[in-house]
Amino acid sequence: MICIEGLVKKYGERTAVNNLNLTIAQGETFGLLGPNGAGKTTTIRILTMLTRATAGTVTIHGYRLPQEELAVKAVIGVVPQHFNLDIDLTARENLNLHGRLHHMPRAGREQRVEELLDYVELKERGNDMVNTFSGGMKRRLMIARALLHQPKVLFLDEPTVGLDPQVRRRLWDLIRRLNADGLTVLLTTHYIEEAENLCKRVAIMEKGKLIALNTPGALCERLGSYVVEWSESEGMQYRFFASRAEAAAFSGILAVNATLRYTNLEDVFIELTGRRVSG
Ligand SMILES: Nc1ncnc2c1ncn2[C@@H]1O[C@H](COP(=O)(O)OP(=O)(O)OP(=O)(O)O)[C@@H](O)[C@H]1O
Repeated sequence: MICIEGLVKKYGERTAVNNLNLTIAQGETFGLLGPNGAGKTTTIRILTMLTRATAGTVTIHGYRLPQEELAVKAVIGVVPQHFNLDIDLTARENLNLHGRLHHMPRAGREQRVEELLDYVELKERGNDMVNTFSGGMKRRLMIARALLHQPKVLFLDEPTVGLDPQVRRRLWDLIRRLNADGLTVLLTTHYIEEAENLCKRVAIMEKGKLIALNTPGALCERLGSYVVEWSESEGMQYRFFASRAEAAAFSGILAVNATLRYTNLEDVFIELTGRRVSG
């Protein structure tokens, strides 16, 4: 469980995180969304102790940070946004090196490395250099590396950025499997579809503040479960309705061709932030 209370992070005059309050339950897959500069990465950096908060309290699995740094480090795994594997080593060597750096005893370490290569479906490529790997394979290896010490909470910062849709879906399966195996997963993403598919609840941040927090379904329902969209000279227009009948009635009186569909999380995001997220 992650408890965030009154979290503030200032960089000089700029407030990157502005009084964030959030509780993430054990075993939950939780998504942090927001436009560029909303404060998502800063929040993750605080939770993973890469930077210190200006104010507020955070506990992870009952351990307070930064005071109980070592205990927190033992229960969290971090998969950063940018690839930071050693590309001149094999997959197996990358994992072993990481284990050695974290003082894992050899016997347990080697067994765990094999288990994880298997888990992320890289067993046959274990002896290949990472510089021969595709983006999806590198990301899976980074996830394996973050799992070496058997953390309880996994932080994934933009886990599928730059990957093609098929590879992205394969990673989604892996993230679902992690969650089914009991891990709490906190991810940031620009892909609204990703949050909708993977996350039990999502938080939308803007300018450092939380502007929405709920299940994707409840956020859509609040806006209206049905949307009518049509094109006008100034751009696409949207109207939201609680029922299909109301949406159909409205669509019927429009003088132009319109589409009636279910509201999705991207609609919620645009209504709240006024921005379309680029893929
Ligand atoms: N090291 C830093 N020094 C100064 N300002 C920073 C620093 N890191 C982030 N910021 C500022 O804090 C705000 C939040 O940035 P952050 O990177 O957390 O946003 P984000 O939601 O992760 O954005 P993105 O989607 O672009 O990654 C931005 O205004 C950013 O310019």
